Amino acid sequence: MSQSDDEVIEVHEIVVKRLGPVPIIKGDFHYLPKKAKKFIAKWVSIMKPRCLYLCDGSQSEADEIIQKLTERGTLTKLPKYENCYLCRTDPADVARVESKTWIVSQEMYDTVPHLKGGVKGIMGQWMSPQRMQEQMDLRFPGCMSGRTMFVIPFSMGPIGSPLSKVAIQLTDSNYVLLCMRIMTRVSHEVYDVLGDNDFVQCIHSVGLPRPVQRKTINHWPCNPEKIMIAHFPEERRICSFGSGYGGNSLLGKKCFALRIASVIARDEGWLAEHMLLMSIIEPSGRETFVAAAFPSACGKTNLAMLQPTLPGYKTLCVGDDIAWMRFFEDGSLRGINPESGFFGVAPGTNYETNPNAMKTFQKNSIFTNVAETADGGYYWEGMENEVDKTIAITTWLGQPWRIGMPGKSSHPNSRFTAPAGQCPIIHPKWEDPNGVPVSAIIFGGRRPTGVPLVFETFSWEHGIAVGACVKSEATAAAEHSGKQIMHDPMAMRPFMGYNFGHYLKHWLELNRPPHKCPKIFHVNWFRLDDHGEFLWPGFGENIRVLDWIIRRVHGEKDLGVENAIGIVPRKDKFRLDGLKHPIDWDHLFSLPKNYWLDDTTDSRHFLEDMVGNDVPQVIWDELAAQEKRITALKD
Ligand SMILES: Nc1nc2c(ncn2[C@@H]2O[C@H](COP(=O)(O)OP(=O)(O)OP(=O)(O)O)[C@@H](O)[C@H]2O)c(=O)[nH]1
Ligand SMILES: O=C([O-])CC(=O)C(=O)O
Ligand SMILES: [Mn+2]
Repeated sequence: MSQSDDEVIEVHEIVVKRLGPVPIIKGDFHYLPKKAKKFIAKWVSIMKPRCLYLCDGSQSEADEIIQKLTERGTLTKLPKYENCYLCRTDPADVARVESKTWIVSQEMYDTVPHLKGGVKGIMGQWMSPQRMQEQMDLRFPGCMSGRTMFVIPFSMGPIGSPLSKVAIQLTDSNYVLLCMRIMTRVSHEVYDVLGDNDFVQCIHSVGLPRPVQRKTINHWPCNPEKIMIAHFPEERRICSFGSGYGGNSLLGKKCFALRIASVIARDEGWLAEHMLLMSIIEPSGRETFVAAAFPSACGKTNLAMLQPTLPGYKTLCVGDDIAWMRFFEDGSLRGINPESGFFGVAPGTNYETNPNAMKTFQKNSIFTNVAETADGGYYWEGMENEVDKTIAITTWLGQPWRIGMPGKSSHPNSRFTAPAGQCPIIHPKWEDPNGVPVSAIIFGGRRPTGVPLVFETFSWEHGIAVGACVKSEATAAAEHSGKQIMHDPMAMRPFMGYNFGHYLKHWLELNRPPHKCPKIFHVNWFRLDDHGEFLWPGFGENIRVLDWIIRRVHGEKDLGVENAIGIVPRKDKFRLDGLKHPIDWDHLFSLPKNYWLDDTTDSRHFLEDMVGNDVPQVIWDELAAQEKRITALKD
């Protein structure tokens, strides 16, 4: 570090003045880099915690916090497994709150596109720095009163990798500290990487200073009425208030790795995306990596941990939610998983659908808002065949319950938090500082009607247009409800850090020498038959779709046929052998003309209304060409 002695003394004085009488109950402040000290001191003076706890990522730290939280009742030990805990939140704090999530920038159109007059935008919410300051002033001063402030140094991506970024999170939530330790790399070494450089500043408070003004439920302090998740991309800062729920409080995840990182990525020429990363190894031994973007609760974790049903195939997981990708000098696109854990949807996960996830969270994991069995295990919808059917269960709301009774045992957005390294199929290179080479990009969503199982787009530009038109049935990952089909372009709608039109332009501009742009595909596991049953068995059988995709990537001839929306598989070139039940291929791949005419019109209106003049012309051209192809379809 290149601090002169004078500077050190000066910083120390500021810090001492600002910290005032706040005791440091763990860690040595003196060894922190200057900018870290200033940052901490500033927020101590605003939030006024009772004491400071400098985290180092050690095991003893985790043991201490877990002991405290189990004594207090925030965590319940699940003795059926090793070092696993159940957490029930306040039932008012269970999902991301998109309506209270803001991006703050000087210039509005840096953040949101030019909307058509009178429409309410859904591609991010903007607030001016002045107004946000007023909102912050109503919340943050004194908000940690009577609480401990944890200082968490963390790295997104392997510590020291050129693709990684470091940050510091301040929080008054023990639960957040425990989950951050799983989801990110928390370590004192982050300070060495940091040196005198800037870092992403993450400030989080549950927003309930002591003495509390609101009754705490389940020993879960929060302040739902005042939730506010503010992002300042220009300052590389995040201020989150009022919620302890993962997507709102584990700031390394959506807030940093997507919203702030997408802005950094634009500035530095790379991509921060809501994508899983995985590899497929064919019986020949050939390995191919793919990235896939599906909206929240649409199957990323399941695909990333796929257990192939086709003999001789193997898949390995690099990441299940976020990918940071960059073109290297040789033209290849390489990606890392910036996270170090999985924050996965629990309901629907079982040894049939996702055995690898089940094996991952048998130890050192936290389960949030799931149910508990009388023998000290977890339980959720989808586990009916994996526990004794008569066992007594306590629901996520603390009510006695048994399988077969009305109501649900677990919240639909209940989650497991588990270390990625424990996944039995984690890729040996998942922490490779240079990432893995990405040969295909796959978009998808939950589309009950009209959309075929898989198609390949005609070009990078067409693929981006298809990505911009991604839609999906609403899920429980945010506050939306019902079965409405929502636009979720590039699966990034809730996670955009800047103007979506500029984002599309950024993607389009990546198609330049020496970049070798991967092929882009679209998949849909969720098409329904006339009785409302899935037409495609999904899960492990999705290997058949991946198999077709990678053979296309490697240029195998005559695998597909062109139609109006892309290239679909030839039935005789698609592995259908050995499927347990016959499938209705014609329905699975049909392109109902009226459906697609409506769909294209709907997509066009969406882009006109929500992105307006910011939509690059190339995207309009792609849509127009697609409309023409669909119009030419036979009725
Ligand atoms: N029918 C069907 N359902 C699936 C398939 N894959 C996943 N699901 C279900 O979709 C839900 C969400 O799956 P996840 O894999 O957790 O989704 P995700 O995209 O990782 O979700 P986030 O963590 O919110 O980003 C679960 O209930 C799964 O059981 C599939 O191939 N077919
Ligand atoms: O961020 C969250 O709360 C969970 C998640 O992965 C998503 O919603 O995509
Ligand atoms: Mn996600």
